[in-house]
Amino acid sequence: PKVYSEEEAVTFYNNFNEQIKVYCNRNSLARWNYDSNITDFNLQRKLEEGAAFAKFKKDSWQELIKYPWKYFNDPELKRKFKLSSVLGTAALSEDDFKRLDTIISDMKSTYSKAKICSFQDSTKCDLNLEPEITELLKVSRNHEELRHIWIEWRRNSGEKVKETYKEYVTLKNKAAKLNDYADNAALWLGNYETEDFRDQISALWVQLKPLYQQLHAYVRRHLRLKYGEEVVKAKGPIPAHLLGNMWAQTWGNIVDFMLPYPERQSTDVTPNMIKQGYTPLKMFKLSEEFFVSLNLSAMPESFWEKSILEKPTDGRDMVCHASAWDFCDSMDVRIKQCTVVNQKDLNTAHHEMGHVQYFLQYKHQPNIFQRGANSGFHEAVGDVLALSVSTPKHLRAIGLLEESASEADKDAEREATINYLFSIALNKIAFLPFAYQMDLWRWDVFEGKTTPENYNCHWWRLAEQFQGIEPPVDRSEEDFDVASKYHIIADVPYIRYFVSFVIQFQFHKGLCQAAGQLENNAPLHECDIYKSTKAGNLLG
Ligand SMILES: C=C(C[SeH])C(=O)N1CCC[C@H]1C(=O)O
Ligand SMILES: [Zn+2]
Repeated sequence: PKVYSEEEAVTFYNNFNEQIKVYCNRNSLARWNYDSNITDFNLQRKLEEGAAFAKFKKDSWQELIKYPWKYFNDPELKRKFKLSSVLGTAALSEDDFKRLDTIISDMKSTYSKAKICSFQDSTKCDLNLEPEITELLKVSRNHEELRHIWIEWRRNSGEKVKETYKEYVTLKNKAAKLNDYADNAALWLGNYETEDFRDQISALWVQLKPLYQQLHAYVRRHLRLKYGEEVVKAKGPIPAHLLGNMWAQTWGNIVDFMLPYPERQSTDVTPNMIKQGYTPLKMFKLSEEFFVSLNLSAMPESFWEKSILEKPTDGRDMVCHASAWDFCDSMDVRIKQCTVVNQKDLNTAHHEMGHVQYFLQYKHQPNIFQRGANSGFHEAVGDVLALSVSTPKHLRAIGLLEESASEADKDAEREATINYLFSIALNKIAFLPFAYQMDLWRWDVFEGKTTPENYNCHWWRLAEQFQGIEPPVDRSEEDFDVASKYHIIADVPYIRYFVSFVIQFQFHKGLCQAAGQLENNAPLHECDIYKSTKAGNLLG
């Protein structure tokens, strides 16, 4: 058979790269249209473009593997071929591919359309996860209302996709095997290109667990003080519905009744955001301005024209879960977020803008290199900026926090700082076990260690072992609680966030050093890299 030379490989690959950009653009547009407006027409268009994209990738792959890329001299050409030789789900037959795309679309549709009835008014049954249910979980301090919401959301989301999910697992593993991986867990872990990746994550958790346990104990005590000893036991797991979040993954929403120094200023700037007339658009403009202050890229005009920055009021069904989009043409980048004016969504806006900044910074790369160094990197960029934005110093600088009168008083300053660090811990430390167990469960499922009849039991065993939480009512295998979380039904891996929540502090420290903010033992928690072009240069 003909041996293809490295020169011919260059020509082949450049042509492939030009073509894949076109298919990728068409596919992204069809996916955007479906996620922004869930209709049968948009589903059919999405399936068609997805099938065309998969067919193109599979046909190109037949050609690509004829090149002896393992023996190429040029490392960049070799890596392009190596990464492109993993076909992913496009390796499936046309029928299987379409079936898998349909299954995931249907699960996303079920999740996005799910509604529950109000606890206060059982005739009001139009509460969506975003914004109504999320807001209720943030503000309600009625543990029976919280239990109602917790149960009803799971009954209308996870439970409905139990059968479909089994077929999803089968098809994902079938695709993985067609790519010479043992199962989809191995394929997903390939993203980190690190042999002992799972051991490294396990070692990180062992390191961080003691801090989590201290936070867990403190929070449990204050929940017991708030809700009483009938509702919250002095020892053991925390009831999952009391932590201010549907999945107990971040606990920042319950900080108000457990601040270490309650008489000190809290750094929840939501009231000031509302008082100052913040809009979703202003939140994203604020984030853009931070990136620009680092000498990084501003958003293209089309970003502001084409993004969806708040939930449309035309009653359409759409995927509200925040996301950032790259349309593969080195121009069109967007965010879709059903933004509410509050501090949590201001952080999420920075998170999503971090994805878009990454898109803009690598837009000149070949398509195959337009991805994070690993997926954790992509998730970390925006959060790094949010760490600076969240500091009392920065919030005061942008007028979202009043100058604290007690500035002069050293003790008051120290106590306010403890409050700030505690609120960061509620969002960043509390999150770690949840992020870990999300893919521990899926790795076990894809590897066949957990079978469908044990799906829910295994999830709750992990939730008790890692998060140290328990359901407010008994659960059975009729329930399917893990699928009440977007990423499970939307086919999005999750260990990326565990990686991100660790490396974002390492990035923050490095950028703070570059910004000269750590001189004379200045504490990391007061660092704000705003306007530091040195930090921006490092980040870019
Ligand atoms: C904001 C996004 C889109 Se990439 C997200 O899914 N995040 C951001 C942090 C954790 C995770 C979640 O919401 O579960
Ligand atoms: Zn993200």
